[in-house]
Amino acid sequence: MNSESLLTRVGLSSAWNKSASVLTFVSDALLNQLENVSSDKKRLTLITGTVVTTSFVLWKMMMPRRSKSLKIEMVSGGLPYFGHYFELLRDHQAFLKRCKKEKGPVFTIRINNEDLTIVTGPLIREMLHKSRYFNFEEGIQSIIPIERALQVSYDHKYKGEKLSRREKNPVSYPIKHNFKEEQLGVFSERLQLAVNKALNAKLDIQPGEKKTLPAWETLALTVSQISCLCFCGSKIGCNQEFVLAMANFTKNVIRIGIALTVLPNWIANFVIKRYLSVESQIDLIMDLVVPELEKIRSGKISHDQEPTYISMALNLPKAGGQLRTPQEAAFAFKSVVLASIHTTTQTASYALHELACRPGLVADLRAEIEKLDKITPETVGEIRLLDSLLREVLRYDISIFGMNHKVMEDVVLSTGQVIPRGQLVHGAMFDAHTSPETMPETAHISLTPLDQFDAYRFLNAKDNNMASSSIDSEFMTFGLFAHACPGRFFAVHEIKYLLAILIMRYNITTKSGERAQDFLMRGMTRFPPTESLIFEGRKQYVTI
Ligand code: HEM
Repeated sequence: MNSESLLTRVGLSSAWNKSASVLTFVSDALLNQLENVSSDKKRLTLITGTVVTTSFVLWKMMMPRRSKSLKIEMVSGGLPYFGHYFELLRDHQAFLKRCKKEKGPVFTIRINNEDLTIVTGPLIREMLHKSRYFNFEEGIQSIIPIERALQVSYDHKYKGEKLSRREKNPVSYPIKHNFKEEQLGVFSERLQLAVNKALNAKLDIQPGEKKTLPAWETLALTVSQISCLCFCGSKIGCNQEFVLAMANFTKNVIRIGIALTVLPNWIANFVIKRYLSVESQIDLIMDLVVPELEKIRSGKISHDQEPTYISMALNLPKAGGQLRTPQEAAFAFKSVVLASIHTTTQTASYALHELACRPGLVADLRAEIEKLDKITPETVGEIRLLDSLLREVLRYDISIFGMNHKVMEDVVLSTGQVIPRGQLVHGAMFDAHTSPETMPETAHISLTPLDQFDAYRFLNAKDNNMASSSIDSEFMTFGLFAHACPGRFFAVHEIKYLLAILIMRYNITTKSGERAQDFLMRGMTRFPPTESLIFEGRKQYVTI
């Protein structure tokens, strides 16, 4: 056997087969040589040499991943305990540039005594692609234990269903299959009703009258109103106690999660049960949603009359073909609340803060909106400048590190480096979305550098491949591949309509006229500014 055929065999077989191939090859060669060797001394030298060579080759083959050079290395510098925190805080772009120059596209940094593995550029895409190895939900859970927060609040009353691996997920499946762009028409009227209803309740001001409000609260309530009407239907969606409870649900769950991470268990359990529990909010979901679903199940109400997420979850059969109970479907709704209301509110808040310091952009958008015969989610959805603004907000207003995924099995990256099982990996999201090397197409369509905000940037995109809901490796805020956000079409649809109405109803400014400062947690996670915005009534808007 020649060495080429040996290599072919080695490449195709498992480690054991590789070893067997090497041994076969070596023993064949040894037997051939031994026949031609005369003295005992020569025989001994040949046998010893062969054994040493074979052992070395086998060791190389069996242990390639343990090689020292394949380790992910810690970036130099840093202070005791704080590690690289202050350098990251001072100038995250310069810090990441240094890290990449020193250690390549993947490295470890230390922030407040915690070691974080950071992947950059194309490796983020690679991480999102390998969903078997990198798990988003587990990543979130290891930062804020949301699942445990819900268990502590509600396990004593109801535990929900255990999902098997074969199961169609009752949270994501109905959204993936019923919330595509072309299916959103069924929500149009409820979306319009929700926006006008929430703004009339919270921001009913006369032309010229001013009101100063934190953007987040106003938007969270409006987004919650939209979600409750569209996901649960008109009857439940008009219950204001429910709308308010869902607006604050994620924030409250996060508070519990934080208590669980920072306090010893027995104190956390006491504090949660006494002060923080979301039991009453989940009670409200069960009390309102279960009777509605029972009516659907018994045929008293038709799902076709008004499609809702809850009825879609109810009608999704389980893996074994059984029907889901109204309790099980109602319980799944809380996960949709967690996935949708906070994320949408966050993006809408950023967009409003970008608009509040750009009167020229607002004037351009108003001119586009005024051209429409009627302001509906569908007509507004066609305004390219609004879509460009939204994509830019989603591209630019993101965390320094995000897309935290937990490694489920030891994984070898294309760089040859190994990330061990259990490790939490962060994507350098802002860096990936602002580096010309990782954003070649986006970098070419505007003269504005990628590390500056430009609401007009995507107006020059040739076709629809740069729409705010179309994901690609230059736009990863909604995730990529198998687990990309299934609610992104709905999110974009509702945010654009909401912004259009806000633009038409109010003049919105910050106190200083400048973009208010974002809130940065641990130097890496960004949140929209907490500074209030000034809303001035512009003209009456006819509600439907
Ligand atoms: C601007 C708003 C939103 C952003 C930025 C966003 C972003 C994301 C991201 C990054 C993921 C995780 C992808 C992964 O697993 O790697 C995700 C998952 C998900 N999102 Fe969204 N989302 C938004 C709005 C919504 C809305 C409005 C809905 C519901 C209509 C929704 C429903 C979901 C669901 C059900 C999942 C889980 C998908 C799965 O595990 O397969 N999201 N979203």
